[in-house]
Amino acid sequence: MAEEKTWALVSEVGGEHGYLEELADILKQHFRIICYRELLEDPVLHGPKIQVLFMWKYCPAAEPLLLGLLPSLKVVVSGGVGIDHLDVPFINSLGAKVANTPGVVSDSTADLTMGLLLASARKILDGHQIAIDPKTMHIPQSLMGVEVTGSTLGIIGMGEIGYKIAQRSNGFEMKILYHNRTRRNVEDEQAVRASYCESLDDLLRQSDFVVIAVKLTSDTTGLVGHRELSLMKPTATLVNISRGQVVDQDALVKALQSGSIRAAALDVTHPEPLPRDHPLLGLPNVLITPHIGISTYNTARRIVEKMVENALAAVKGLPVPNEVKLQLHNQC
Ligand SMILES: O=C(O)[C@H](O)CO
Repeated sequence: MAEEKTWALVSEVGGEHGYLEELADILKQHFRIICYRELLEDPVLHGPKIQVLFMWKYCPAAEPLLLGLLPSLKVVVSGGVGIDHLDVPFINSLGAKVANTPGVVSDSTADLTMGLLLASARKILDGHQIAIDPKTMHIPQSLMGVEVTGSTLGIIGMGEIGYKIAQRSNGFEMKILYHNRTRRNVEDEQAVRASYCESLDDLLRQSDFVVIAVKLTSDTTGLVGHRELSLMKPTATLVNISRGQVVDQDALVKALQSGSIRAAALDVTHPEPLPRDHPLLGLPNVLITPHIGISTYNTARRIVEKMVENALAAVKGLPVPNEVKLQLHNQC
């Protein structure tokens, strides 16, 4: 008789808000997948069979859910790099490991960062609106943008994603400054022509574009607030691809309204999505995307493959390649 596959609970598979069916098939090759709805049909019978919980960031691993997966739960594997939605010490205290999928998300997130930066600098979305409006006869003054080529880019958080942003910015001949808890080695810096700014304030004062690429931790929550925004040039643009909580949004609204900075391009907000009446949604100098940094087919596939790799290792009692132990680094 064929051995029964390991049971895994998936935060969402398929459906309107779920993961793509073809990716679910990768999981199903290795696991007996059940989703929340099925679990809830008989939590007492199903819960204790589950060894793996596959998560995506929108689905917090609530305490009662996790407790219902005992005693079998071996690992919680989160797709993506951010693990701010997970209580790692609590999960560890249940005897389960936590893993994420860093590395595979960096290219698509860095690509989107450049997209946001360029779209905001060159008012691409405003241009699109005008181009498709039959009443428009000419290019208005309001479509004048700021030059990206040769400008100064300040990257806050020079982890893998920050570094890939720097690589891409070389193509735009940008002067690159970065601020990080630990300085990169000289070879890394030279390879992307990036200069270390020990002082975040100096980076903010000098940059035409400030990109936030830090992880959300207690140290980075509210990292960019009123004081930091007031140090930026009035012609500068803030780009955030990390987490909404890194920026004080009320201070950001004020800075954008008063013109103390030129614009903001945000792939992340707090909360997500913003309430429909949130002032950020009504500002002409804000571009918002709904947290799509990792949303490409290639990246999604690679994430799921990494999730499987981590889960199989945990189930077999082998070292888990991307086990999250403690958040030692801030950058993403
Ligand atoms: O953390 C990540 O990888 C992305 O932001 C998706 O959550």
